[in-house]
Amino acid sequence: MTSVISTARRTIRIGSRKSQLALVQTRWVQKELATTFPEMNFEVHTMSTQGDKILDVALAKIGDKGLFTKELEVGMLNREIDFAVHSLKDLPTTLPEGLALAAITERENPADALVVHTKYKDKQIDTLPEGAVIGTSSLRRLAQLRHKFPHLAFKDVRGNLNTRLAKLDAGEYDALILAAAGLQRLGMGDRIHQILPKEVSLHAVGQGALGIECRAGDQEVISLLKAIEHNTTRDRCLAERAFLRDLEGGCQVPIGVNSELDGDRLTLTGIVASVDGKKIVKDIVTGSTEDPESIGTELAEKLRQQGAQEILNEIFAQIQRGA
Ligand SMILES: NCc1[nH]cc(CCC(=O)O)c1CC(=O)O
Repeated sequence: MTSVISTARRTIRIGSRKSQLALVQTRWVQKELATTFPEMNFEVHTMSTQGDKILDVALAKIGDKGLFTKELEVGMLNREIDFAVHSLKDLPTTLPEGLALAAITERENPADALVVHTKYKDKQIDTLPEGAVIGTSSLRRLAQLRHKFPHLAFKDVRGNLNTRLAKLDAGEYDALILAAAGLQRLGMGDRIHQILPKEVSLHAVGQGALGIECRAGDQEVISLLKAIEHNTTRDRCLAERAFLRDLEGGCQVPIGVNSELDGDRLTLTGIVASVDGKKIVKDIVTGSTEDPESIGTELAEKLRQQGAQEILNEIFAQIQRGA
């Protein structure tokens, strides 16, 4: 038997969105893999997604699952790229046939952050004055903040992080609510004025973590990606995603979570809120990390018994009416 020893390094193609945050995240994954597997080549290929093209429409009104992922998924199925790096919270909980969530990497702080205009530098979320204009494009943040602080005013904000911060600094808003993780990854952690406590805002499912998706049968790529997975982040995020999947919510519905690990015990808190912040159901389930998804499913069931489905159905009906 002769064996062929190839000296050519296999090249793995990584797909990424073009946004600054997406590229920072993808380069981080590329570097982790290149360090772990120095004999291999990892190349980044960028693609625009639908979500990158329609920047002027309120995201909540589009409500389309897969807005930031679809083009990358087509690229994987066509073999133009081998895997894609996503902000996990933008990755739908059900993936297309033939694709799999191969790995979840270590999470940044998953919480929401308050960023304020300099004139409110001595204020916190609970001391901002009546009528202060808060910029957010997320129904989840809107619903929870309206519930706690009905005296504040809320206004949609879109565009990339720099655009949003420029609008804040120009006085169009008094404060913004943004993911702490996005600010940190882009080196703008100093703009975080307050990390919102979980009593004020439960974060989005998967917030702060990266999800890496690849072809379901590609064992070689899957084993590379497993090497950079972060197990406790994965356990928490699988519980969170099972909760969201069970309630059939995308990233554009007012569903929030918090997950905490104590040894092999995982505690998941979940909330479903109406957009006006008037109806809220919230509960907690603790279980073993041996089956994190069952914790999410159990929590979804508990919230459904308390009326979560009725709240969500009303929101889906509003979105369909174009409200
Ligand atoms: N949907 C937009 C989006 N997708 C990922 C992040 C930030 C990073 C993260 O949550 O992992 C953001 C911005 C935001 O919510 O402020």
